Amino acid sequence: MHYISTRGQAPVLTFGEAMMTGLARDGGLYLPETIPQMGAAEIAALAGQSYEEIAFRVMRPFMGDLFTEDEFRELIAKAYAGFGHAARAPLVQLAPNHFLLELFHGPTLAFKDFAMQLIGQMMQAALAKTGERITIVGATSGDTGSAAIEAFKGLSNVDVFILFPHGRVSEVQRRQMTTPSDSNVHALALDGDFDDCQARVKDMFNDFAFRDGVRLAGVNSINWARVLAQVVYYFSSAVSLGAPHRKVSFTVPTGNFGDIFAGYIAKRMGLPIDRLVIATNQNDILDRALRSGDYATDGVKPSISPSMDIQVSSNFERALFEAYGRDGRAVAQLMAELKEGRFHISQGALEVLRSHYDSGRCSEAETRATIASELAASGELLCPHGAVGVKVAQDHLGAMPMITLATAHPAKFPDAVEGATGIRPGLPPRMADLFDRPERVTRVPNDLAALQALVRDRI
Ligand SMILES: Cc1ncc(COP(=O)(O)O)c(C=O)c1O
Ligand SMILES: N[C@@H](CCOP(=O)(O)O)C(=O)O
Repeated sequence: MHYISTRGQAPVLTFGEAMMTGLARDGGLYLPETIPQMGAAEIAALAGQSYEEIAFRVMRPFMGDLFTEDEFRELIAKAYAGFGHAARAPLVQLAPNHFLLELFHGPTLAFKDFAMQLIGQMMQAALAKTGERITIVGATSGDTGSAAIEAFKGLSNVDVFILFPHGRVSEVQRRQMTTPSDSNVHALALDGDFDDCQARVKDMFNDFAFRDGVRLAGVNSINWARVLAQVVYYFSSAVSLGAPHRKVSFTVPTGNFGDIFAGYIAKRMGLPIDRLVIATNQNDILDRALRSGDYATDGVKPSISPSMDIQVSSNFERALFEAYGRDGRAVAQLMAELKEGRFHISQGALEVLRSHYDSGRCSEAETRATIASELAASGELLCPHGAVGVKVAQDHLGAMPMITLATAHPAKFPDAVEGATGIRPGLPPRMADLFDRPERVTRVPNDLAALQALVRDRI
């Protein structure tokens, strides 16, 4: 299995190399050269299997010979052992044709744990084979950072630096990143928004002297392994509703486009998915782009679903690569135009995108109203991101079962949930002292040279 860059100019890599490389050296994102297929019989055989077994069968064909089958099974088992629900990703019914996929039972209470716990295991195993030491630098709007810190804290051969936008994550998210006492964890509050954080991380990757000097690695969804691990729960949930004999649709609260792109990969592998619905908050650039063909940034607006406060949606590049017939030169041109704030999607590419994806937007008022109405209707207490998904899904319900992804636990956003319902969701007992633990954080400017100096100094 070979991996190629969306911009067509970077070395072709193996799975293991792509996982440890992060951003491609031409600035693009890695994707498998061909997408492995699962036939109807193989998909049907997933029914009744454990989440871990489904993960093994879905991911294995992408991985080449990085691990033996036994090694990979063991890594999967370790990755999901700490989840607080036996099903790992349970499905609950909201309405006759509407289901919620709860992805918040992992250690940091967000869907990021599904991929981060596993790549934490895989990267450690790969490093143990080579004896290397790496520096992870990640950008977060709140959830990737805490999941990465949880997965890599305390390791002697990894430093983990997380850039988050100062004042723009929830207090629970911030404390999850700033309270671990391990010396290899570095929480950095950047003066800027998430797009600035992500841009500085990509700048570090594009500075080869820095990148090679610190042995930079990425755990954002830049990293293909992150996306791959998220493909699994599309299979587990669809199969539990009757796939491959019954088609399903998914609605995905979307920001950086990694999660919904994992759904696209599941579909390309053969899972019978009808529609993939992009749900955005008031940062609705993806909804506008799909409707008009113009991808035009207009500044990040802080919202009550802060993890989706994103304008430069990293994995949309992977979707464009697919929509442009895997033409790396065309994608590189669009990404060059994006540096000026906008690009136009060709009619042909737009039609390909629309053949897979629908989209919708949820305002702040609608988010609050949905948290309240869903609690009254089904008893489910949604986080604001899940509420964005549920509202947009309700606008797209049809004859086909719809699965909405609940991407975070409501206790990560207690103010927003309490404001909508009067109920303040509590953290699980293992996190009960989160507000008593001392915080450790460095305020940093939105300045590449200063950030690079800090990283060099700390490792
Ligand atoms: C809770 C939550 N919901 C939704 C999203 C959006 O997911 P993606 O960036 O993969 O589109 C994020 C951030 O990634 C998130 O943390
Ligand atoms: N919403 C994310 C933003 C980063 O996304 P990623 O999937 O590329 O890591 C967050 O919570 O940090």
